[in-house]
Amino acid sequence: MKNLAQVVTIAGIDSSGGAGANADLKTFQNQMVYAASIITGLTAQNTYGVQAILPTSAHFIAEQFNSVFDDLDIKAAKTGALFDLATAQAVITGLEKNSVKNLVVDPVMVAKGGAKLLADEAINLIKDNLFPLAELITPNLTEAAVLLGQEIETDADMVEALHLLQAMGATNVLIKGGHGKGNIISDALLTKDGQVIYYKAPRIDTKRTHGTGDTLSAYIAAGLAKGKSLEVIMPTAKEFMNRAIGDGIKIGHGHGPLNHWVNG
Ligand SMILES: Nc1ncnc2c1ncn2[C@@H]1O[C@H](COP(=O)(O)OP(=O)(O)OP(=O)(O)O)[C@@H](O)[C@H]1O
Ligand SMILES: Cc1ncc(CO)c(N)n1
Repeated sequence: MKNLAQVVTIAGIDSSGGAGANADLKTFQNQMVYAASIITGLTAQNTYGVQAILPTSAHFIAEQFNSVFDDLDIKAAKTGALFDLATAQAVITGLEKNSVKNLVVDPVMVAKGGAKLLADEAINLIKDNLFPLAELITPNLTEAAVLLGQEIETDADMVEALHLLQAMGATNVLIKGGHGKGNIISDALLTKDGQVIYYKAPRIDTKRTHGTGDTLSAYIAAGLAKGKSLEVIMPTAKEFMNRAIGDGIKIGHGHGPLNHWVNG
């Protein structure tokens, strides 16, 4: 019998299939890990933006945690959109109760079209109580700036931001550079031993970037579930992202989704 690493995404559903838990599940499948899902909310969404949001109740989040962790042998997890204070608190409680290891926290705040996927009042909660549970947090440049209350423009700003975010309690920090300017995108990782590693790649000229952040953090969670280190996972994660963004599929009329069929 095949023994697959088991992973859970704790994220919202995107009705058009490109982002959130949908992107995570496709990435997990690509990476040959078994995928469970704890759904934090539903979105009526397409490649133009988010039209409506229905967060999951705190009670139903707890039920999903019990169902998954009473049975499965979860080796890694990732969190995506947490929507409101009650949902975020219920997720934190579930993670603590089950001592979830290898947790990747993607502090999703705003969707590409501008819709809010995290209430302002939940930001302090995730900083104080979710980040300390994380093996890795993966804010994009905009999210890092909001979390810190300061702009990130220069390389020095980036390094300072990495250290300030790590001081909030996450073991490792990755700031994603997709929202930056210029033809080269630079992601920066601060490891637990204080090393800063840059991952630079040419910006692919496309508007089909719906679900890039979700896909990257799911790929990393899959690698952690297989027992790999971040230093080993990251270069292959970036190659996967380049293929999944570069080898486009024609879906929708706005910011289209990635190609999760490319080689892992
Ligand atoms: N046009 C692009 N070309 C190449 N790589 C890209 C492009 N856009 C994003 N990436 C890469 O995709 C990953 C996700 O980065 P990004 O900054 O877009 O995250 P995000 O804003 O969280 O995504 P999302 O929009 O899904 O929330 C990073 O590794 C980034 O470098
Ligand atoms: C449900 C959901 N989660 C995350 C994102 C960010 O990509 C999104 N657009 N929708």
